[in-house]
Amino acid sequence: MSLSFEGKVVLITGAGGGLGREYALAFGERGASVVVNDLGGDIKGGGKSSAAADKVVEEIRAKGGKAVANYDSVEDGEKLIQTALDAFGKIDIVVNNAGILRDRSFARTSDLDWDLIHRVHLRGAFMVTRAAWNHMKNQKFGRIIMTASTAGIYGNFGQANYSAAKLGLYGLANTLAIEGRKYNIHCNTIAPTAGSRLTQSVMPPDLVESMKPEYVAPLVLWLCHEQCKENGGLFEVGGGWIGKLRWERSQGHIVRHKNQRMTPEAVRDHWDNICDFTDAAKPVSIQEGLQMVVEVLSKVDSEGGVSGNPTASAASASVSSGINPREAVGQKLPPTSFSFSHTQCIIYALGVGMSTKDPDHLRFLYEGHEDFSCLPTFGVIPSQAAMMDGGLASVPGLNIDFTRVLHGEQYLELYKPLPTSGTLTSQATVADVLDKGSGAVILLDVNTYSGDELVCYNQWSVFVVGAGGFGGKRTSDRAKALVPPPNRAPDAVVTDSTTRDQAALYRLSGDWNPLHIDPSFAAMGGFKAPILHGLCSFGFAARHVLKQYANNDPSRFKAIKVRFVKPVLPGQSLQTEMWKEGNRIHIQCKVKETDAVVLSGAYVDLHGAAEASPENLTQGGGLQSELVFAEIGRRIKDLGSELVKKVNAVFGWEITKNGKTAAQWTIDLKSGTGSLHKGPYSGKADVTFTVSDEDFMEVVQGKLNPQKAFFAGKLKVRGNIMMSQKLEVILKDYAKL
Ligand SMILES: CCCCCCC[C@@H](O)CC(=O)SCCNC(=O)CCNC(=O)[C@H](O)C(C)(C)COP(=O)(O)OP(=O)(O)OC[C@H]1O[C@@H](n2cnc3c(N)ncnc32)[C@H](O)[C@@H]1OP(=O)(O)O
Repeated sequence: MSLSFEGKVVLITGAGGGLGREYALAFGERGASVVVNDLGGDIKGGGKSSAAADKVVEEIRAKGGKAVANYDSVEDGEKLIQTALDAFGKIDIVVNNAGILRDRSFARTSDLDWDLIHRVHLRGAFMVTRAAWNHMKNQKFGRIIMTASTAGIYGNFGQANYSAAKLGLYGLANTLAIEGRKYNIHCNTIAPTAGSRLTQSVMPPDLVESMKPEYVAPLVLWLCHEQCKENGGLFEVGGGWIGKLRWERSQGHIVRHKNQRMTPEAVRDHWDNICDFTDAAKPVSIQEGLQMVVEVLSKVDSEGGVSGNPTASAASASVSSGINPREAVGQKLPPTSFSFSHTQCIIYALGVGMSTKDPDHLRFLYEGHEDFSCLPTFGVIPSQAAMMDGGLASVPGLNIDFTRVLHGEQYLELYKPLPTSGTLTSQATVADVLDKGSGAVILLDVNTYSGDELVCYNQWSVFVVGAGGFGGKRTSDRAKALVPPPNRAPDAVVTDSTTRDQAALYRLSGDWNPLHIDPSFAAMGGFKAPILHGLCSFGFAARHVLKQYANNDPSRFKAIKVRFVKPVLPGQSLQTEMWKEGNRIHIQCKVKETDAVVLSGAYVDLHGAAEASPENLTQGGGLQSELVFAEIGRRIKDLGSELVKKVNAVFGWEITKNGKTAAQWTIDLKSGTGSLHKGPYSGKADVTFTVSDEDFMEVVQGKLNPQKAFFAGKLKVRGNIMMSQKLEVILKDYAKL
């Protein structure tokens, strides 16, 4: 099928002769309506005549084509586009071809030499293209050609002004290619070598003769055709040959160390490494440049914390998005060590939205609080260091484009409550790499230890957008499964606002990904604004559960799993829906403003009643109170219900550990209050039981199972009566009848 331009309107600047004329004739022949622009000046920019453009228009018309002339300077871009609109009603294709020369050796280049060249080439292309831009945007089609030069790409004696303007056009094209992409506007650049008025002064005559413009025009036509997907390309073309150019960047070398000045001597000493193009990268976007710098910064910052050679692992952060799973699976990342104090615990709690506005949050925000604790989901932070600090980049086979990384899923399981300070080490392994079509998923298992003791386990699921389709498997038995919520209305819903600065605050916990703070970086990833860290929403949801179902008691927390389905923007409100099924709390999070589900298939597992028995009591105030109520119910039932009203009883019980009293409790049945007399929280009397008279009677009469009543929220226990060790429970009757 031949390439037709029927129905397309094309403007070619400087089309009175040479390359421009050739393009105009070729487009005209293939059905395009052509605006032939030429000022009719000399090659130095002097003079003005309509003859050149008119002649080409006549040639096109003589062959049955459609063409009109325009004689304006390209600096009057609007007028050129208006000619196209007046004559043909639209503009589809702009070929920026017009140009002049004022060659001088650099020392002799005058202001005028410089300015004229820039005005015609660079400013002219800008004015013409800008005038066409909105028309192209609105019609969702546009093709733009910039004409650069090998003088710009490689330099050429006597052409400082021209070289600078010509390479400037390539820079302009690069950005137009990005901004135009979503409107189907493509912008490509050619560096033609052809015999023309401009080249006859610098080329031997026989070469000028053999480098015919007709050997360039076919490339221009192809790049401007609607079938051509090329965008942002740079091509050298001449004599019937076409080649594409691209950038190459050496792996480079980090020449500074943490807390040390960077010196010119270090640059000198590593010059060979800096300039070594072995395994060079071929970056195609600004993100890739930025990516390297971000990684280097975090690499240098973490020097001393991460084992391994920072230079080597930063260098291996190569930027191709290809993934070879065979090499990566089973690979261990360098172990990392994470030292923290109460400061990190508090910053994290603030990062996931805790506030002194809620008095219950104080225990996570004030190191002087008698129950100061670390939020359980802080357990992701030590393991994060294992991947962030270039660790993931150092795995052979995982050549990840980090600008495309989104957090996919997270599983965290705690084996003991987290300390509020100390040093934890983490060991990460690539558990699997999955091909999800639209992306690749990397599963990372990370064990975190305090000394030899395993504190927690994380499974990170990293979604690399656009890196799928490598032919790998889609599912893995290594992946922690998602669990859908029960099919009923949620048992509880908590709504909470994130702040505009939520991501700025959460970053302080160590995920410095610019995606969460830098608008231009976010835009490069395709987001309108920086998005919230997945683990920030995760932290919000987990603490909602902890408050709703575990009385904010961190030691009740066992595990959490979530999938990040859609991004959240800082400032949006999160709505956590919860379903209680035994000790599993299913959760789903929505953004309130949009009703979009952002966390799905998620749950929190709590330690609690179902796992314990009086003989093996490991966790939970709830459990203890259930046992107590069951016992109270049984005993009062024995007494006979008619006695209940007369009861002015105080029942009590005691927990012993290794034969010694660990805690002693009493409960006043009449007032329905209980208090702690002795034990780890001695003197605080911080426990209150409340139960309505009605429900109490039902328990007493055996109609209401105390455990069910507890879970149905009819028996309420407030306070902190957590025991983490295995305890022996002895109930004692202190009834005074
Ligand atoms: C140093 C490294 C550490 C990095 C850690 C992270 C660093 C952080 O700074 C980064 C972040 O916090 S990013 C913010 C949090 N994450 C997000 O906002 C992502 C939200 N999710 C999405 O946009 C899409 O789900 C999206 C884009 C992920 C997928 O959407 P689609 O491409 O439309 O996929 P879809 O067609 O729905 O499904 C295709 C297959 O992929 C599976 N899938 C979907 N979402 C997934 C997810 N979130 N995680 C894992 N797998 C996911 C689907 O199940 C489907 O596979 P299958 O057919 O086998 O079920």
